[in-house]
Amino acid sequence: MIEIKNLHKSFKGETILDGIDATFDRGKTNMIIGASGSGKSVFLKNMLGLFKPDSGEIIYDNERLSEMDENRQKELRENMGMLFQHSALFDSMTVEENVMFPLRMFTKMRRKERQERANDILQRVNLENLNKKKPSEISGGQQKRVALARAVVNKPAYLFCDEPNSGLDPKTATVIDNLIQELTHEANITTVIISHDMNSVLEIGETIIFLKDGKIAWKGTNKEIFKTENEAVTDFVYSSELFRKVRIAQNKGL
Ligand SMILES: Nc1ncnc2c1ncn2[C@@H]1O[C@H](COP(=O)(O)OP(=O)(O)OP(=O)(O)O)[C@@H](O)[C@H]1O
Repeated sequence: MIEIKNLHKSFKGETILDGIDATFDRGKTNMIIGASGSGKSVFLKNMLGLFKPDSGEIIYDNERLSEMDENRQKELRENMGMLFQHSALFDSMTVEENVMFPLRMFTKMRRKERQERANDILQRVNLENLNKKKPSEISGGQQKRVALARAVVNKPAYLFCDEPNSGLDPKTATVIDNLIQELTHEANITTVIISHDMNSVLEIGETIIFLKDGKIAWKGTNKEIFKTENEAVTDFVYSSELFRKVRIAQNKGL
């Protein structure tokens, strides 16, 4: 579990995060949504320790980030998996070597053991036949699955995903979403996902926080988001043509 208490962050007098309180649950896909520029990435960077908050606390399973010494922060980072917008795979390495990389960096596992673990997780994301390919030889959706395999190969307690679906077609995006959710449940990971994608929010938004003007304007679940009358949320949700049609149909009782 990750708890955020009264988090503030400004840049040159411009307030970006203005007293954020949130809890990201273990074993759940927790989503942060909000318009472009609402501070989602700044929030994530504070959680990752890349930005120092002006005030407030970030608490990883009862341990305050601000009180961790350098060694402890390093241990924490080794316990984090990350999946970013661009898969950021190493082009010169095979799929298998990419997935083995965190094990080489952070564990004392022998090569054979690393290879077995990498192939187990590649099988889990249905890519076992591509282990000897280079990233340039596989599709964008497959690259994303490799990046996800690499993010969880080390069995992290925390998984951070920043726009994991960007650039993917809706069907492939759903495959990635479902895999993130399944792995989160199976390994009881505290997963935090930044997303713009309403399909993802609907699919895997087990908890959702909506950021606006530096504050949390709404909190809830994917079951609740369509029922809220909160105008900021409905503006955001129904900015998509498809979801606007859903709302019109709902209002007509169809
Ligand atoms: N290092 C920085 N220095 C100064 N201002 C910053 C810095 N990083 C972000 N900001 C500002 O913080 C605000 C929020 O940016 P942020 O990237 O968190 O938005 P976002 O919600 O992630 O947007 P998007 O969905 O477009 O990625 C923006 O106004 C941005 O200019």
